[in-house]
Amino acid sequence: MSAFKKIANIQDIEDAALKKLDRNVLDYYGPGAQDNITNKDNKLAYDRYQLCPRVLRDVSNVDMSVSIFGHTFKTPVFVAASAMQKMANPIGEAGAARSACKNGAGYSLSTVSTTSLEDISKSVAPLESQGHQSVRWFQLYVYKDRLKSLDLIKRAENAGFTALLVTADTPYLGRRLANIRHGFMLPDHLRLANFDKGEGDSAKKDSNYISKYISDQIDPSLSWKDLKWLKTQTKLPILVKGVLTAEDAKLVVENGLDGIVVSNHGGRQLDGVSATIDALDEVVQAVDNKIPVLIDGGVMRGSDVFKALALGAKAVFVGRPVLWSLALDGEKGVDLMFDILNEELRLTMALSGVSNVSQIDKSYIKPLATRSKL
Ligand SMILES: Cc1cc2nc3c(=O)[nH]c(=O)nc-3n(C[C@H](O)[C@H](O)[C@H](O)COP(=O)(O)O)c2cc1C
Ligand SMILES: CC(C)CC(=O)C(=O)O
Repeated sequence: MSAFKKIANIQDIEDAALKKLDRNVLDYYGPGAQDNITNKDNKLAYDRYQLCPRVLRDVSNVDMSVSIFGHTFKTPVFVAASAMQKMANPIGEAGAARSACKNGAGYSLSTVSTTSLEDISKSVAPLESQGHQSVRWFQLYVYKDRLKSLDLIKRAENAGFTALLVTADTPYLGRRLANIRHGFMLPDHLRLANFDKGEGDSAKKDSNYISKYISDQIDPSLSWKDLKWLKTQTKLPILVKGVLTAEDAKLVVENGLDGIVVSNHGGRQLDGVSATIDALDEVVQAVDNKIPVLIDGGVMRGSDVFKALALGAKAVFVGRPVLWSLALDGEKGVDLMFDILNEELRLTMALSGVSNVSQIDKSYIKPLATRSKL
């Protein structure tokens, strides 16, 4: 038997990446907070929904495109904002941004990226001049020093970013045990590229660099009034990232904000909260189509994307799969990730009897049936 193994799914990409990355990076990228319960459940929860396909419908053409804020994307699979991607591969965030652009997918960049937001725009410019469209959103951490956040917003606007994702679930960093046990350091040759040299240097003296950085810099007093104020400071739509309940979903709408990402931060913040797919329905019901609801957490397969769309998400972000893909093969690795997820979604749609995303609704899924007794 041949030992040759072709990468066939996102789990294969993850397995390959885990063999390549060192412990400092794996400890940071991989686990959730505390006992990793929510991070694991984000994935497992998708298996608690079954598909309910319809047959004998014309599925000779399947259109996966979705529209959000007036942009049409070719796929509902988007790149999540995750920090410090040059630890996965020297191309870092630019590899994922370029791949998203080629695939007509949404892209989001973290505040704490290792590539500056201006360099991200430069990296996709050659693709844009070939006719590809890049839709870039900026994930904003709100700093105690508000001028620092306002400066980031202005720069994001100038660099062609078209929405802000304000992360609401990180007033403090979750307890990430592997990083506490072994310490974590941003390697010396890398830096937080959206800031002047030296950003985070004082935190670097602490063995738990990120936790110290967040407690030094990020404002734990952030509340709805600050988001209302932020809304007056920019023309860009603001999505609130990290909503898990109907109550907060309603507050997003009442405070005039523009969208929601149902997220538990990949299980990295409060361990023990529900899987995001289990929180999606109540959030979608609460906003009653007034603003778009997106989701992230645990998406590994095209069928997971399909289930999220069936429960009302407009699009789905993938976080760790992008990091593993970058580690595997840089930009080409992320291309492979998109090929796999898009093909799996296309096939799930076709085999479920739907030919475009607007047809996907709750009738195509049901909670896992309990096995009937024989
Ligand atoms: C290594 C890593 C770094 C992250 N950094 C950020 C960040 O800077 N800002 C943010 O809002 N979310 C961040 N996230 C959370 C992601 O945006 C996203 O919510 C999460 O990864 C989705 O779960 P998944 O990894 O299971 O797809 C990070 C996630 C990971 C894994
Ligand atoms: C710098 C960190 C707060 C980035 C982040 O959001 C994370 O590690 O989950």
